[in-house]
Amino acid sequence: MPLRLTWACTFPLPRRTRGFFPPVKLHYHLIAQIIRSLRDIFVDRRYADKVVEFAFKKHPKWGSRDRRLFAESVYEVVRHWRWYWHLAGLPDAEHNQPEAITEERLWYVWCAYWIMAGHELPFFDEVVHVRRGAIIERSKQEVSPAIQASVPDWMEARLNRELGQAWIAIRATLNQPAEVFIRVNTLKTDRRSLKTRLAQEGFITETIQDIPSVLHMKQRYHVFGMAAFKEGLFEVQDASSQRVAPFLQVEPGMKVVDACAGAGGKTLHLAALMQNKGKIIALDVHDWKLNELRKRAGRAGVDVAETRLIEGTKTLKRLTNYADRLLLDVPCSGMGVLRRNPDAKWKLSDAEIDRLIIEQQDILTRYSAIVKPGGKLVYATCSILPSENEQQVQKFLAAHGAEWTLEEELKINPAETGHDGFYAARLARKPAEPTPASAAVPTTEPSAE
Ligand SMILES: C[S@@+](CC[C@H](N)C(=O)[O-])C[C@H]1O[C@@H](n2cnc3c(N)ncnc32)[C@H](O)[C@@H]1O
Repeated sequence: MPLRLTWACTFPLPRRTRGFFPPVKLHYHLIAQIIRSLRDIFVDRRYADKVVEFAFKKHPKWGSRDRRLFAESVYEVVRHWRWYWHLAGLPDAEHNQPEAITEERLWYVWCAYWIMAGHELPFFDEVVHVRRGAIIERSKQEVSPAIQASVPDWMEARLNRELGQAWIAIRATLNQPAEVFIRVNTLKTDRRSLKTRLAQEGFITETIQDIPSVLHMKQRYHVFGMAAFKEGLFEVQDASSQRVAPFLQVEPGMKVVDACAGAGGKTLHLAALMQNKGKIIALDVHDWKLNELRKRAGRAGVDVAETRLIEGTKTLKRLTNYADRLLLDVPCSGMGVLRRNPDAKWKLSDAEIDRLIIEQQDILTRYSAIVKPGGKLVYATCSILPSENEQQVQKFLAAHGAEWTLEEELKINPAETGHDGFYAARLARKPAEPTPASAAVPTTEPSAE
């Protein structure tokens, strides 16, 4: 029977912000939940954000410090998993083999994290064999950059090949905890009013100069619990991501298709930029994501977005030559958002990225027909890999350069901005020749039938 003791110690804060923090009690059940959640992520291969959300729902009585301790511990261990596995004295070759990730080993990995965060180990049965000195000793030994920076070998090789020296700084940035940014919903408020309202409620935010829709949350608040969120005054969205919708150059009254809309982060932003005038058709291959989009649109007061599930080629064919603007926020490796989703490091593979590259080119090629002559599209990813970004655009232009031209590219380097890594390219379709063929361009609304 494991001892269930409560242990007073200080709270682990991210390296950059560590400083004075009042001691909190470390409950056995909280650490046991961290271990169970790590098992869910590494053995059952579940998404870290879903696992954390599930634990919060399971423990509604946790206060904000418990929630913070829990979430930070899970994310820090996931982020530096290979490193802590190594410090725990476990065989590196097994760090990502679900069958080798036993509960006993998960406790050891957590201990490595806890000790490296500057704490004493608690008196729990599971950790009595752990030797603090051995962990500290291992942390001083030289290991490969991939182990030290906690990335898989295949990823280290691919990123070195694709980015060269730039990868070193990006890798370090992507190992930092993500900060929280919100997008002001200009359909309901403006940045100054929201900033003032949040300050009155005790939430401190900062503006960012060149992105007019952003507020930076200065601390980790439970944003989804805020009244202003429930009233639809803002959405949580990284600063880089907020640069994509304006890049499409939409205007009120336009016909816009957001073809990989997901849960609609960018659809809602497009609607705000269009002042809720015109039409946005939001497509996706997953109905549950579109359901979420509809809920969010309701909260945000967005009336111009219509969702359509892509069930086959017909959905796309009906939209041929329809849109003034098309957003292709394609499925990607997510290599630019590892700060937010560090578990992706342990779930991705080289083969999966190669598969995504084929899918992205297919989407770009087939869906570009949705844009009417004279219209524009934006191809976007939250990746930093040239093979998913500029090389895709160049490949498309090599085949379709007679009809399309590249207007502008946006490359957001996380190491330079401190925000997520993003890529976007805006392409313009040649205007129609004044021939009878142009009469084929539909001027009426395409049916959803
Ligand atoms: C990067 S996510 C989109 C995120 C979304 N635009 C946002 O801002 O919240 C890519 C989306 O593409 C969708 N998807 C995958 N394959 C697709 C396809 N063949 N056609 C359209 N959407 C697809 C995925 O379901 C996913 O929701």
